[in-house]
Amino acid sequence: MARITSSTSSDEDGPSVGIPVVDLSPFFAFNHCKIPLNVYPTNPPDLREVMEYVFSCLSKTGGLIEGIINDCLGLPTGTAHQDGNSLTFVIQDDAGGLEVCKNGEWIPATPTPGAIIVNVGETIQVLTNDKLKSAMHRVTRPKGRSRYSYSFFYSVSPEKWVEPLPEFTEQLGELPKYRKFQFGEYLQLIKKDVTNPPQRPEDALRVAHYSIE
Ligand SMILES: O=C(O)CCC(=O)C(=O)O
Ligand SMILES: [Fe+2]
Repeated sequence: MARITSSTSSDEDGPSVGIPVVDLSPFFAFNHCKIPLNVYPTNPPDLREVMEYVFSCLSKTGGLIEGIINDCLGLPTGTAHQDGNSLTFVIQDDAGGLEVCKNGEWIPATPTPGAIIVNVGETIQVLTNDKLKSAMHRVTRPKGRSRYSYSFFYSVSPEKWVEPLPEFTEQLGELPKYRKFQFGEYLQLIKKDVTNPPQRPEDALRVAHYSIE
C-alpha cells in the first residue's frame, strides 16, 4: 500500500494535492493496482499514471533491498509453495536456485542447458486424487549474482470445475479426497494470500481447503 500524505498544507482541514475535498483526511491511500480497490481522483489527471509508476519502481526497489537484507542475514530469498495450476514449465538460467522438497530435504533442480522443468500443480493433484502430488518448491538466489527464470503456468480455465476423476476414485474403489470446486474460486482464494500473505508460510491457503476429512 502507498499513501500521499499532505504535511505542508496551508489549509489545515484538507489535502494539498488537488484532490476534491469530500474526504477530509490528510492523506490518500492506495493499494497495488492489481487489487481493484483503488478509487483515484480525476484531478490532477495524470495522478493515477504517475502513482502507479512510482508504486512499481518502489516495489522493485523494496524487493531488491529485501533480497540484500536476506542475503546479509543468511535467509533464503524464496518462499516455499506449491503451484495451484495444472502444470508449470520452468526454464531457469545457469544460476540455478530452484529447489524441491523431498522427504523434508531441499533438493536443488540443477540447471541443465535446454531443459524445461515440469512441476505438477495442485489441479492435477486433485484430479488424480493424490496419485500425482504437487511438489513443494522454493527459489533461492545464488550468492553474488542475479538469476533469471521463465515460468509458464498451464491451467484449466477459471469457470471449470475440478474434482477427483472417476478413474482415480470409483474405478479404483477409492473415495474422493477433495470436494468439487471451481478453479476460478480457488484462484481468488490463493491470490488473497499472495497480496496479503499469512505470518507463517505454512498457514497459506492450499488445496487442502477442499479436502474431505
Ligand atoms: O523461478 C523459478 O525457478 C520458479 C518460480 C516458481 O516456482 C513460481 O513462479 O511458481
Ligand atoms: Fe512455483
